[in-house]
Amino acid sequence: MSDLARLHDPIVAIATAPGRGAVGIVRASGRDLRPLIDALVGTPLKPRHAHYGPLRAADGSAIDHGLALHFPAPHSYTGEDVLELQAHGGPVVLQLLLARCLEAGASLGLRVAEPGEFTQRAFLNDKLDLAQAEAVADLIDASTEAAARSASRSLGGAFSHEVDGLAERIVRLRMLVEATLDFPEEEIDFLEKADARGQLATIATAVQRVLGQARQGALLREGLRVVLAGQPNVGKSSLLNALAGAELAIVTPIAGTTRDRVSETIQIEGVPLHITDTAGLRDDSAASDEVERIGMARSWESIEGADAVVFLHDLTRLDEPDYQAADAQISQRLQHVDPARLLQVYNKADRAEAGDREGLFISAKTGAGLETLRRALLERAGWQAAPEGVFIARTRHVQALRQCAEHLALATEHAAQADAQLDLFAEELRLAHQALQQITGRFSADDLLGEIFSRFCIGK
Ligand SMILES: Nc1nc2c(c(=O)[nH]1)N(C=O)[C@@H](CNc1ccc(C(=O)N[C@@H](CCC(=O)O)C(=O)O)cc1)CN2
Ligand SMILES: Nc1nc2c(ncn2[C@@H]2O[C@H](COP(=O)(O)OP(=O)(O)OP(=O)(O)O)[C@@H](O)[C@H]2O)c(=O)[nH]1
Ligand SMILES: [Mg+2]
Repeated sequence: MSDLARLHDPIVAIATAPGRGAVGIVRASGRDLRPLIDALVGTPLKPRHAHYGPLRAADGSAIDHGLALHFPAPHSYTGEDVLELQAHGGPVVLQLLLARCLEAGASLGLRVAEPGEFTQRAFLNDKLDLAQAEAVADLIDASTEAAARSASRSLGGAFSHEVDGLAERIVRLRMLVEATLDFPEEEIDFLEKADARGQLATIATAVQRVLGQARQGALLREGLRVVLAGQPNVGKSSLLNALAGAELAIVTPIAGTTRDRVSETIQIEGVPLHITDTAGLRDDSAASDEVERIGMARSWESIEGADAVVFLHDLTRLDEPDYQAADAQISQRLQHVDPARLLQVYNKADRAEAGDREGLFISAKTGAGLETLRRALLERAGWQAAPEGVFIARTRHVQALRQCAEHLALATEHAAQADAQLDLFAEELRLAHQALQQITGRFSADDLLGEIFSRFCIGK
């Protein structure tokens, strides 16, 4: 999509999920799609009204009977002319329609759309801002109801509205500051007169509030990677199964049952938790074979990439010296894991007493303590909000808000100095403003845009 000319080609794609569906849509967008309508439908279409009839092949025969919809520019999803052919959803029918469109649109330069290209056009034609365009993809990819609802909220502009509100307040302050810069003799009391410091503090507080919301939104979108780790036979696979409510991993009394990672995504309060059960850890020299060694290496790899690590212990074996030594060894290797990411969990509490130990006590067998574990995992992830009112966000947005907050903090520092330099103050405000604009795409590098849209599914 780097080629600018390609931005103006008409495009077409199958807009529904591949495979069999009752109904499927082929959608085209371009400056003027009348030749396409003539060729496939044969009669002019009343704008935004469904028209039922044959969708024709080149020889005039019907490929299918379906609905045709014309959204004349600019009142369409992309802001260009849009034609939708709603046909029966079989993959062959839809491929035939797509091929027919390409044939009929050849003189227009019609080509197959790249992933995200329809939504990219909606962005370029100011139908959506960047955060809303991202929410389109997040809505389609949402894995929980809470994620879908919050993506819908972002698509509706809830997040953009917050960001625009912050930007507007910064702009007003910037205008004041920059006007004063032209009159050096007034600089000194500007900060007092306009209560610039007070305004700045209010804005900084508001940025923190939106940052908190965006963090929750990013958590909803990205979920939390949780790894179950520990010695063989402590009940890791049993715990995965208990959390997932399904027999996903093999459980046996034999130590070393799990040889490779098994992952499953579950949800707690709508937050996706990507849980990985791993091969039991023991001394490399104790490994029975190459398979076990590779399995353990993968366990460690998962631990490195995890947001939270459940270090699982067997409550019935805590007094055994061999067991203690092996646990101590694992603890040693887990030392570089941020303690905030580590949960000490004792399993098989149905068969032994907790004593005065600290940690979480559970039974994968009876389900005791699992609710507390679920809540502990959410807490570890920093989940606070009830999903109502949360809008979806991405790590990218969280980072931009952090940048904004940092520049506001620097501006505050400048303003606090006795001989405050207004130009430095102004510069930090400009950078804070720019960070916010990255979220809505009013100030974004082309490569960032390309990166965002290329991750869409085809036809979006
Ligand atoms: N059949 C179909 N269903 C769909 C879509 C689609 O493209 N086709 N959408 C695709 O994602 C979503 C709906 N999004 C849409 C967004 C704007 C417009 C549109 O025509 N906008 C005009 C008019 C607005 C109005 O009348 O208020 C405009 O913005 O000017 C259409 C669909 C979900 N459902
Ligand atoms: N009593 C009791 N037994 C349990 C509990 N959890 C697991 N077990 C038993 O402990 C044994 C080992 O369980 P697994 O889930 O296979 O243990 P693992 O940690 O996955 O073991 P590896 O895959 O070998 O590393 C099985 O016999 C389970 O039935 C529990 O909470 N209580
Ligand atoms: Mg196992």
